[in-house]
Amino acid sequence: MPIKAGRLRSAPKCQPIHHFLCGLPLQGVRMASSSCTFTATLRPSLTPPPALRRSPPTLQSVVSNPLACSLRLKTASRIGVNREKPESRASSAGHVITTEKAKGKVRVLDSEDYLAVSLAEYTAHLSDKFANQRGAFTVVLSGGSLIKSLRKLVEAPYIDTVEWSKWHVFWVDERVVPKDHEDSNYKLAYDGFLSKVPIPPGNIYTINDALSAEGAADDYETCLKHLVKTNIIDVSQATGLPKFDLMLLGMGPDGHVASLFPRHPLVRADKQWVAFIKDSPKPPPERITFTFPVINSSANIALVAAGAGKAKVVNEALGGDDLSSDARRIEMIKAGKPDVVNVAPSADQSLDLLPVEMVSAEGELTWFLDDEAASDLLTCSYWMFD
Ligand SMILES: O=C(O)[C@H](O)[C@@H](O)[C@H](O)[C@H](O)COP(=O)(O)O
Repeated sequence: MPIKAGRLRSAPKCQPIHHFLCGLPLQGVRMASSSCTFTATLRPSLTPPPALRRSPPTLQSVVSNPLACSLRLKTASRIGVNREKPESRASSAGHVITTEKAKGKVRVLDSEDYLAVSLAEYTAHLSDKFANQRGAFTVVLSGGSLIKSLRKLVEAPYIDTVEWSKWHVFWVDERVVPKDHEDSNYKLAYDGFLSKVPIPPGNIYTINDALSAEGAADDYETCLKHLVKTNIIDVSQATGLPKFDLMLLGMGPDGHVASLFPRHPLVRADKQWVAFIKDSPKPPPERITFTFPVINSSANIALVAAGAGKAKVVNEALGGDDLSSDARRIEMIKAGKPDVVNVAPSADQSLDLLPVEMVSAEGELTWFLDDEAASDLLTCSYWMFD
């Protein structure tokens, strides 16, 4: 059963704190005990890095009709991939492949550099849309290589044109370590992204690293409930759960997303918004993570995978190798419930599916793959023209 937004036990109170991160003084506000921590980012004088190109590329399909996924007809249709350097041309850097709804749209880019450009363009577009519509843009980050893939957002034109003041930043999962620890997803994001953009410090919602894993998960959930109540975070009409404007998900080579690992019981969690894990197969073992019902209530999800290490799992999730899981998916969609994809799969289903296969946005799911991550997909030719 979908879980509903609960009532806030007590409204969080904010207290100013000062602490140090990476040897740099940070000024921020820490919320009192049962609340999450709002941490300030430093504002180093921002010297916009030189633009990669004068006019950013627009991703375009190189074929007039979109490509459609065929589960049974495996026609050979390797798509020509343009290998020119990103700097030398402005468009046609990849392909848009449209699959059935649960799998979303797939953008295959010619290189990881193009992937970063396309992801920046997509994120900036959504930022404009939600900043205008709602006056806020709620963005959820992962750890891992995703942060590197956000690097074009800190360059022109986006550094100057994005309404950073409207951004509210969350983590889909976080390791339960101090914020200045090498394993901290906050530190990774701060060093690679947040320290370079002028997002208001109070809009960056980190975990309370003074708490246990249980406490930190509970605390983060309380924080989310407060922000839903105050309309910073939108609510899904279908599930009553927080509806983030954009969730940026990385994916492990084993098919995990957030800290939801294959065959781990947490993939079935549907009672809480934020859960804790103490036996993560990927170190460190103690983490907190959004659960699938929350992830799948998002307005937009970008699933980002780059590099040859992701090729096998990408093919497994999108290529149709595992026809049994595709068949289940289609059955779920045919059940005629538009929000069925937001319901946590049954125990049987969730143990068979890879976590990445369980991702499905209430709004739109878009995959961003570089040529290496998509290499098995393209060579295995599961795609055919409409
Ligand atoms: O805390 C974490 O471990 C991350 O949030 C995790 O879910 C990450 O997104 C994937 O492991 C992909 O990481 P890579 O892109 O580095 O493989």
